[in-house]
Amino acid sequence: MENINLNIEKTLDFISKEKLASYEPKVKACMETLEKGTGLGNDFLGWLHLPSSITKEHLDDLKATAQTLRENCDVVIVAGIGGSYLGARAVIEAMSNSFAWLQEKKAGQPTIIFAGHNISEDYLFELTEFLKDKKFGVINISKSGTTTETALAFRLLKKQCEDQRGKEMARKVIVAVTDAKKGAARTTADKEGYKSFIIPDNVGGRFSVLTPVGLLPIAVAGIDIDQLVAGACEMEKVCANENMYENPAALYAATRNELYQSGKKIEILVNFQPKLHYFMEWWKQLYGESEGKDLKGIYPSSVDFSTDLHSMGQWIQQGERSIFETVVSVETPSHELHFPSDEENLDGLNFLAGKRIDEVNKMAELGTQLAHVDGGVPNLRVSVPSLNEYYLGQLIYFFEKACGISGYLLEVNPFNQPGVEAYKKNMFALLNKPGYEKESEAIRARLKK
Ligand SMILES: O=P(O)(O)OC[C@H]1O[C@](O)(CO)[C@@H](O)[C@@H]1O
Repeated sequence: MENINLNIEKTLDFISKEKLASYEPKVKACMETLEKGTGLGNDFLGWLHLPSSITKEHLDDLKATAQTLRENCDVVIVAGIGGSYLGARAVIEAMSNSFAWLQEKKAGQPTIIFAGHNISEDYLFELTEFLKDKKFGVINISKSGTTTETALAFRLLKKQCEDQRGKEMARKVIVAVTDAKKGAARTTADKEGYKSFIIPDNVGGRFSVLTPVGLLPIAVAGIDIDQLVAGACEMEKVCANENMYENPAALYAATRNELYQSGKKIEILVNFQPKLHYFMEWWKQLYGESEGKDLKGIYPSSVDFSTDLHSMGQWIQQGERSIFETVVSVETPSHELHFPSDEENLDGLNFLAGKRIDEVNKMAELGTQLAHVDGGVPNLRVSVPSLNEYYLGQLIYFFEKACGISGYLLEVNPFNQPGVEAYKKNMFALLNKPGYEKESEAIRARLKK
């Protein structure tokens, strides 16, 4: 079977082949550092050989729990934020019918809704109202078990589930995915007797999609997690190759770092398939939290084309030349739709008659690539044979491995995120959280000035 493929040809007008080649020993060293666990953040390398270490028993346990939720719920709320929701959402949206939410419900196929990723009163009000007559369950996902956004949503949902469905049924349809020992989510799960899954200590949130964090919600959505893991396993092998030019993760890491050194400070991840929107959101957290530190790091951004060609296209074509693009291109769509011929041809579109819609999309893609490269935007292309679980698994592992290598090339710790604590500290101080008395005083004095 074919694999996903990286093409960097359209960056070579911007960076030299020689410069790129000089990365080969560095990339090799970074890969060795990852393998030996001798680099920064080496407590968090559990993702590196995760795909190949997933057992059939573990997958069966996840599938059995998913089945319980599917049988007993019309709606399942996945509560989590950041790495505790983006991976699941990325895969579920990529694999679901775009209009599933408008279609009549099939028994045993619950609607998946995400919560715990914002603090919007309107969002939570509207959600709790919607759930009032629904048989719903909750997957509460938090590695720390204390993240405010998620904990707040979970308290509301737990109470509503118990009130509506009774304590006994709630115990059946609430599942926790959290740390083995620490945190409030673990305490609650143990006390209430919820089925729970463990997030390994050595897997950080943004690298956790192939743990129960992602696999359980994905299985509840009826998506094949065996294939997802199989795809990731295949990439684990491919991305172990020491030859940089035969290892897409190594080549991607080297190319983007050289582009960064040459002044391209922003990477735009591009799709031409709206179903990949949340995949890009997952990628942004992966790279943003991993590399944006020590006053360094490529700023990861994303666009959905051709939609955003009509909004951001102008900036990309002619704005500041500090950007490069990485296009995730799906070669073959899952469905076929031909453009009809029209006798009157009032819209002048008969030149497209008989063509597949995807042919038009592909020409938009090619036309955009040429225009943007002409406009000074280097272009990388990751082609994906088709949008299925297997290739999504490949994409996930490819981007994770490249991120580890890339972070080490940049000489940062790609596995911590100390910066995200700053807003939390202020928020807790402003909300008078016990333990933050000093900070509360200081922040109030600052606001009075
Ligand atoms: O799973 P948790 O501990 O709730 O954390 C959710 C997210 O919050 C962060 O810790 C940032 O605060 C992310 O790194 C993480 O993915």
